[in-house]
Amino acid sequence: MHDGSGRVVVQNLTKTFGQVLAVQNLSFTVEPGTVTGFLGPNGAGKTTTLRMLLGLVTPTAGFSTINGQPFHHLGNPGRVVGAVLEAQSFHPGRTARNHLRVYARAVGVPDHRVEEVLHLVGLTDAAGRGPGGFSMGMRQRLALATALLGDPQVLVLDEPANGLDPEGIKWLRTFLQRFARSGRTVLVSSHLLAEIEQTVEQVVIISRGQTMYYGSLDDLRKSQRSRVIVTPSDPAALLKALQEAGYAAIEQLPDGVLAVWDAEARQVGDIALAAQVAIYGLESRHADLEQIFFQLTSGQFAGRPQ
Ligand SMILES: Nc1ncnc2c1ncn2[C@@H]1O[C@H](COP(=O)(O)OP(=O)(O)OP(=O)(O)O)[C@@H](O)[C@H]1O
Repeated sequence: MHDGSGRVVVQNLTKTFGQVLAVQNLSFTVEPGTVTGFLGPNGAGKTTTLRMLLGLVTPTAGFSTINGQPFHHLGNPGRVVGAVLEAQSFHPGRTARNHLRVYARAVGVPDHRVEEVLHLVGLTDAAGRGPGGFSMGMRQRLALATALLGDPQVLVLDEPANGLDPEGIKWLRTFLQRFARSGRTVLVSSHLLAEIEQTVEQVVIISRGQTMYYGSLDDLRKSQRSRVIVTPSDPAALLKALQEAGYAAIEQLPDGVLAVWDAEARQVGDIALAAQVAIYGLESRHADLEQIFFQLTSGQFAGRPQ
């Protein structure tokens, strides 16, 4: 029996391929009702982790469960978890509809489910054609339709935004958010935070097979300190006024510029006005998420993500 929760648990998962330590003691939980991003640069170990979760690769150590059970104990896994991994291939001689019918039989769902999933992914009009002539986005939709056949509680997608145009990404975002809002679990991997930033609420960030951050995207944003860069007419006077107002972390930069940590531009402007110091420049700086992602994974990167 599985617990039906839709929860995905990864516990101390480790995988080595010969000398390569692909995944190292990775632990995280994916809760139902949210879209969770699984982020890391190329080669960080995302695909290996997902393949272990789906029973396609045997872990060297640790374990993972879906609905409280290892994948191989799920009975009819297609009814519990739908997955779209990279490089999907389709039989060249089959139409999209026939491809889905073959898989529907394997999962044990009736043919009318094929029409439902075609409708869900917006492929009804193209269902009589072979996927050979499909665009990348249409192939992604067909792969997603295949994963949805068993009406699974958990959806696992490896780099689903690859090859999608902006409209396709927007469609996928809405689809995944709606799917999660119905109480299901969505785990979606990407090597680009910007690509899934607007889709996910929770993130697991890995680098070199290890967890670097695991929690909500909002908390990650809030964990970053903000600062105000100000160019005053009289740096010494403004520095004194800011210190008297309780701002302790102030850096004196070249050319009389001050960097005031943990402050808002408006507060600094008001203090300058009260101290009768003119302001020639005032700018708030928050670390953007892409920078945070880069810092967390910079041990692995040779350069910035594109
Ligand atoms: N079958 C394999 N044999 C040997 N090494 C492997 C194998 N599969 C993965 N690796 C290695 O394990 C590491 C992690 O690879 P993995 O594909 O899991 O990373 P990833 O985060 O999914 O990367 P990408 O974003 O490029 O898909 C890499 O160093 C990779 O070369």
